[in-house]
Amino acid sequence: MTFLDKILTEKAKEVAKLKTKTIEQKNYSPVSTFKSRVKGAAHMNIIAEIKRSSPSKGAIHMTVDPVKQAKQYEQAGAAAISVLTDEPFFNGSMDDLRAVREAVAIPILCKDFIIDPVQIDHAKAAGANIILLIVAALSKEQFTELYNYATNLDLEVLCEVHNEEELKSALEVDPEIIGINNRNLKTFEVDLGTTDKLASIITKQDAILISESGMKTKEDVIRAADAGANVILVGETLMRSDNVNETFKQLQIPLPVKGAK
Ligand SMILES: O=C(O)c1ccccc1NCC(=O)[C@H](O)[C@H](O)COP(=O)(O)O
Repeated sequence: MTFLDKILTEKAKEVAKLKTKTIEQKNYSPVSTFKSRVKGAAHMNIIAEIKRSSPSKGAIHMTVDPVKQAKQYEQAGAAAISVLTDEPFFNGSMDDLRAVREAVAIPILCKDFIIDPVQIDHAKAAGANIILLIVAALSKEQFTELYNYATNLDLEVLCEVHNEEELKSALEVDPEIIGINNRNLKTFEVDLGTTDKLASIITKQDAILISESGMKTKEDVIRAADAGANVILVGETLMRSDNVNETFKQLQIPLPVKGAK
């Protein structure tokens, strides 16, 4: 059984439980959209992640206070905060997302393996502004249904791909936000060349292009920017950083001006 099979089995159980729960929708203050925050920015935009542990690395920062960490990210200039809400594999929770929502005024990405609209309802109720759809985890029909469901709720959608085939499927919904994940879902190996390769295929001029996973150094970010990414999604490097502000300064490289030679 692959990792993806395992996680999808868990998610199916989770969905069944969520369907029995009442959703409490709180009214949160509106925040600016992720799209408006990143478009035209002069420097690399960062989605900063709250990540206690991961299947590939084990424990990263188990004792993190998500609220404190999120406030540091906001203060350092994050474009958005990604909260891993999966419990069995990442030790996250929807309570983390709720707590972060109360603490910051920037968009929040619910980072989970979404397979059913009920998860989107819960993410929205917890205060998420952006949801993740992983093309590899969904059939074409599911992907389109969930994409439409989320956008109809005024949520932004990060469409995540790992290879050319997934990218072609994602492009069928004309997505505004495309995430290229450099981490192979089967082997967990990180190859920054994935962004180089897939970004070169995307011709949509106004797409927000995110390079996800494995961003550690300024050189990694320069490489992603050269490939065409205007956003990076960073977890482990920020979670292990002793000085979040300093790490942001290193990663927020100036972005090339569009159209300039
Ligand atoms: O991080 C993992 O081990 C992982 C394994 C399998 C599926 C997803 C996984 N991570 C989710 C992510 O996409 C990353 O948390 C995110 O891109 C940040 O990555 P990093 O900066 O390398 O922590």
